[in-house]
Parts: sequence; structure tokens; C-alpha cells
Amino acid sequence: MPHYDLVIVGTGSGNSILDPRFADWNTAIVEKGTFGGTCLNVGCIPTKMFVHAANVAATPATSSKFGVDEELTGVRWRDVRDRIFGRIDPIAEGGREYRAGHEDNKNVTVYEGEGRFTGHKELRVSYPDGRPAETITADKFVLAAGGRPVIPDIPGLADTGYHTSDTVMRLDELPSSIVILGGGYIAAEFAHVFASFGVDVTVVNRSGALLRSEDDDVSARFTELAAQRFDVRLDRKTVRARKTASGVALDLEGPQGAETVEADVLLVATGRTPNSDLLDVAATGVTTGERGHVVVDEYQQTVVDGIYALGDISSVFELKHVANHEQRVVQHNLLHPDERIEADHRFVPHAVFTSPQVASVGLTEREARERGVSYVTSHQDYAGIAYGWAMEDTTGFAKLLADPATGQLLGAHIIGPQASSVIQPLIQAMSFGLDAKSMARGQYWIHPAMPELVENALLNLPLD
Ligand SMILES: Cc1cc2nc3c(=O)[nH]c(=O)nc-3n(C[C@H](O)[C@H](O)[C@H](O)COP(=O)(O)OP(=O)(O)OC[C@H]3O[C@@H](n4cnc5c(N)ncnc54)[C@H](O)[C@@H]3O)c2cc1C
Ligand SMILES: NC(=O)c1ccc[n+]([C@@H]2O[C@H](COP(=O)([O-])OP(=O)(O)OC[C@H]3O[C@@H](n4cnc5c(N)ncnc54)[C@H](O)[C@@H]3O)[C@@H](O)[C@H]2O)c1
Repeated sequence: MPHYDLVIVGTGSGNSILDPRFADWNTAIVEKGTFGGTCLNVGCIPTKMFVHAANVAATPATSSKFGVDEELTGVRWRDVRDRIFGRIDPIAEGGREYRAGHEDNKNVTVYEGEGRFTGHKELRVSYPDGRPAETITADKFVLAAGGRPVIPDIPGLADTGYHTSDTVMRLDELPSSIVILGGGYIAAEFAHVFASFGVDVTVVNRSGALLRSEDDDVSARFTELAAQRFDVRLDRKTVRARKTASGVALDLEGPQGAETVEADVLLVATGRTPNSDLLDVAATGVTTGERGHVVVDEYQQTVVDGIYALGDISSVFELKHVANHEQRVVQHNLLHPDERIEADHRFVPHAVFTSPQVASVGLTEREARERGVSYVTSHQDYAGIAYGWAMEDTTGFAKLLADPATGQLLGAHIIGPQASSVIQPLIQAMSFGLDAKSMARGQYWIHPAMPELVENALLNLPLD
């Protein structure tokens, strides 16, 4: 039975651990799918490439108010798709070849199969092509096996034929209509992509608002704007999914009683779940929390000495920048077991690349209230700063929460153009403890640039 110093399960963020500093470690890496993991192959990167194409396609619809008449004459879906994956697929393959064959990696054995723990620090790797399974052991493991889409238990769904984010970007034809089940990140991003390409989009959500984990004001504004672009059905229970002659139908129950929505294609976007169960982490003594995330300490170590975990398998954030941070922490702690460092999850931001963009860091107003934190808020519309006014933006805003005693920022929430970039100085201020007043007046803000939104939101905080 081969024994290693270190085995890494998963080649998403886990693949970045091995570098020349591990040259004298006997290591193995196990991957059951495509090298590079979710973000590269079916997550952040392709979705944002589709979003960029969607933004280009959506421009003519709004250009005439600026005196520029443009017309969208067509979207060549296969060309859009093939340009994106024609750039991504070679990166995944190059990564695989590098680990499997390059002399830099002569200390690395690549197992292209599915790992499952069968005992203490004992992993069985099985192969889809019927090759006999192998069992490997190691002193240390890194669990970086990510997560997968949740498929809700809806009668008929399994036989209906549905897509998830894993498959919908590889469709052969652009459908004329799509129904998206879910109202979170993935639903918001794909609704924007498909609607911009001229597809009729219906969004079916269980709760009463889209992006409901955002600050209530942002969620309400996004829900209102989404309803102008898509057919949005909120507070709906999906009682049955059915195949139809041309696609799929969902039978719903909602505030107005029973109804049916039909479309060519169904996208299920109802959340993701960690792969800790399929990896059977319990067999090696690793524990999981309520939602299946592997439990780790501040050093990213599980309850088993020498077994670390990172990214979606252990992180409730399920974001790539968090997985990258945790990967750096695990890498350091493997290399320097006597000087371990802690992961920093104090101010984790996120952005939703829909239209308008949404970005957020820190506490929402609801969370501040629920935690009994004392706070003041401010609001600044894009329309009230020069660049937003020039763009004739009428719906975007920034909302800040700050501690009235210290002026420290507690939360920042932005909906509007370039929100994912505009929020960055606020993340910086929170991370380094810069108070709102010093931040607003202790530096220049380029005029007339979009960050003036932040400057004005800071100045609007009712602080002494
Ligand atoms: C559609 C979509 C869009 C996203 N967009 C963004 C975004 O814009 N910004 C952002 O920050 N985050 C985004 N995310 C989230 C981001 O992709 C994840 O947080 C990140 O990829 C997690 O990285 P990871 O290394 O933990 O896991 P992964 O990248 O999922 O890697 C896990 C790897 O382990 C392999 N594996 C699993 N089980 C086993 C096993 N038993 N044996 C062997 N191998 C196994 C898998 O095949 C996979 O390759 C998006 C996610 C999705 C689905
Ligand atoms: N821009 C980004 O950073 C980005 C983009 C995409 C995905 N992601 C990551 O991927 C994760 C998964 O995304 P997601 O959108 O699938 O999950 P999510 O948790 O954001 O949203 C799930 C949505 O599905 C709804 N839902 C759940 N069960 C339902 C049902 N039976 N019927 C109808 N609606 C139902 C929920 O109310 C919620 O609105 C995110 O949490 C995020 O971490 C990030």
C-alpha cells in the first residue's frame, strides 16, 4: 500500500499547495473530475466570461438615451460558448499535464480517480473505467474536495431533465426560454446572462425575495429590478416537475394558488453542499457541522492531527477568494508546523455579478439588529455623484453601517455599476481598522470617478 508524506484530495484550490518548497515531500494528489476544480471549469471564471458577453449584448438596449443608436442583431451562442471554453479547457489540461508529467512534479503522484476514506488516514481511490481500486495512506492530508449543487426533492425532477451550473454553460443551442429554480447568486447571474442574450427568463423562488441574504434594502431593490426584466415568481413551492413536448414544466403553489410555468430548459440553482459525505470523512475521524462542512480550527486543521481542510468542503462562505486564503494558510502550516498561522475570516466580502452588480462586506442591518450591535447607517445614491449622474443611473446606491462610538465601519452594501470594484476601499478600511471620518477626509478621491460614491456615503454617516 503506497504511503505518502502528504495527500491532497481535490485540484481546485488544493492544487496550488504544492510548490518547490515541497520538493522533498513524497506527495500525491487525487482528482475525480476536471483538473482545476469548480472556479476554473464550471464556476467563477466561465460565469464571469458569460457575464461579460451578456453585458456587451445588453448595451444596445440602453444606449439610445445617450444619443447612440445601437442594435443587437444576434448572439452566436456556440461562438460565445466555444470562445470561453476554448480558453479555459486548455488551462485545465495544461494543469493536469504539469502535475502528471513535468519534472518539477517528480515527487507528486497523480491519482485520477475518486477518493473515499476507509479508515484512519487511509483513502481508497476508485476509477470510473473499472481499473482496480487502490488504497493509499499518508501522514498528512489536505481535504480540498469542494462541494456540488443541491438537487431539491421535487417529485418528477429526476426524470424531467434539468441543468445545474455544471452543465448549463455547455448547452448546444441557446434556448428560447429558461426557468431558473432558486433566487441566490447563481440564479441572479444566469438570469442576467440568458435574458441579455434574448432568452425569456422565469425565476421561481421559495422565499419572498431574491438575494435575500443581502442587506434587506439591497435585496428589495434587486428583487424590484429583476421583476422588471424577468418573470419572477416568489413564495412558490414547486410541487412537481414534468417533461413537456418542448421542454419542462413546473407545477407551483403560491399566494395566488396553483400555477404552471413552462420553458425549454430548467436550471436548478438551489444552493451547494460540501462533498464531505461522498469522501466519507467520518471514516478517518474527521467531523462535520450541521450543513456537512468539515469542522476546522483557526489553523484550518480538522479534529484529526495532520488532516487539514480548506475551501468549500469546510467553509460556509463557499467563495474562491476564501478558498485561496485558506489554501495559503494550510500551505504555511504544513511547511511550518511550529509557527502556524490562523485564517482570517473577519471581513469576507462577496459580489454578485448580475445586473446591477451587488457587493457586500460585514454586517447587514438585520444582522446588526439581531446581534444587538449599536450602529448608525448612511445611504448614498449613484445618481448623487458625478459619474453616476452622468450615467443616468437611477437605481444604484451604497449603504454603510458604522459604530457610533468609534466610527469604525461595520458593514457596506452596494448595488449598482462596478459595485464589485467600488467596494474594495471599504473592505480595506474594515480590514485595517480605518475609521469612517479618517477614511473620508484623510485622502483624495479622484473626481469624477465612481469611488466618490464611497466618499459621500462615508460623509453621510451621522457621526460626531
Ligand atoms: C456557477 C458558480 C459561480 C461561482 N462564481 C464565483 C465567483 O464569482 N466568485 C467567487 O468567489 N466564488 C464563486 N463561486 C464559488 C467558487 O467556485 C468556489 O468557492 C471555489 O471554486 C471552491 O474551491 P475549492 O478548492 O474549495 O473546491 P473545488 O474547486 O470545487 O475543487 C474540488 C475538487 O475536488 C474534486 N473532488 C471532489 N470530491 C473528490 C473525491 N472524493 N475524490 C477526488 N476528487 C474529488 C472535484 O472534482 C474538484 O475538482 C462560484 C461557484 C459556482 C458553482
Ligand atoms: N459571484 C459569486 O461569488 C458566486 C456566484 C455563483 C455562486 N457562488 C457560490 O455558489 C453558492 C451556490 O449558489 P446558489 O445560487 O446555488 O445558492 P444560494 O445559497 O446563493 O441560493 C440558493 C437559493 O435557492 C433557493 N431555494 C432553495 N431551495 C429551493 C427550492 N426547492 N425551490 C426554489 N428555490 C429554492 C433559496 O431560497 C435561495 O434563494 C453560493 O452560496 C456562492 O457561495 C458565488
